[in-house]
Amino acid sequence: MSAVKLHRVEQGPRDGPVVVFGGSLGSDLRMWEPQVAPLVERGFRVVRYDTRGHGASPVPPGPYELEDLGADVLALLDELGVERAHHVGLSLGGMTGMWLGVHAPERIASLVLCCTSARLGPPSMWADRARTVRAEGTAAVAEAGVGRWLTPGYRERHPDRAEFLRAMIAAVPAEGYAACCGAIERMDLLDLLPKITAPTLVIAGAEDPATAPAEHARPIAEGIPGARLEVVADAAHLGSYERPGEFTRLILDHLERA
Ligand SMILES: O=C(O)CC1=CCC(=O)O1
Repeated sequence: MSAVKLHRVEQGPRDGPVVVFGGSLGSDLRMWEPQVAPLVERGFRVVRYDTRGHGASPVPPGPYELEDLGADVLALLDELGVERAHHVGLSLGGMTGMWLGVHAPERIASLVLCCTSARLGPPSMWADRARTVRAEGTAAVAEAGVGRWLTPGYRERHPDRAEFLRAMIAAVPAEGYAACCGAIERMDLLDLLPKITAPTLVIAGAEDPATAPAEHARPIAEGIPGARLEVVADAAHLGSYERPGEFTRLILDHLERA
């Protein structure tokens, strides 16, 4: 499949180092709002995009593969005239980042891989979820999604933010969400990780029920030469949103050293 033109929002100085942000299944680029101002203040050109099938990006009919998502980001860089960029991705965005690190190393200055996995099974779970979404819409999986994204304590303290995120998931086009489930179902990057040469920071949420640190973040950090792992306390799957101070500090520190 050919690349699609991703919806994106750019902020920060045109001549700053470019940082591209890719989000989770079920999200749109608003999930990165807490990170924008701190990075722009430090002189970075921040580019947030909606994954194909999500937000305001095109929704081509499935199936999608991870290489389609990676090719979309490369087309975005080409369109912006950007030779090399840092890539910060969470979950599906992190999988796309790993794909880029393996297949387009010359375009990737560094990687930040948040709350993600190099192999996320069981495949039947993704096939079941895609079937549910195609039959009933994304609203049918939105409540459970927020349950994985946020810790129970955060939801109790911030019901308005939990509702904002529930509505974000429910607004994702069903075909886009389901086709991305298929891409995750067939993704297997584990054996390719040693090929990644970009300086890499892996960040996990200690309470993440979807990509638990021991099962998912640790194998990534062990597989990528020189990668560093940080585990953030009191964070579930959407750690960058729930614990923005800690995640942003780690991201900035990595970008400024890379
Ligand atoms: O919704 C989930 O189960 C969590 C998740 C896995 C990949 C992704 O992007 O989100």
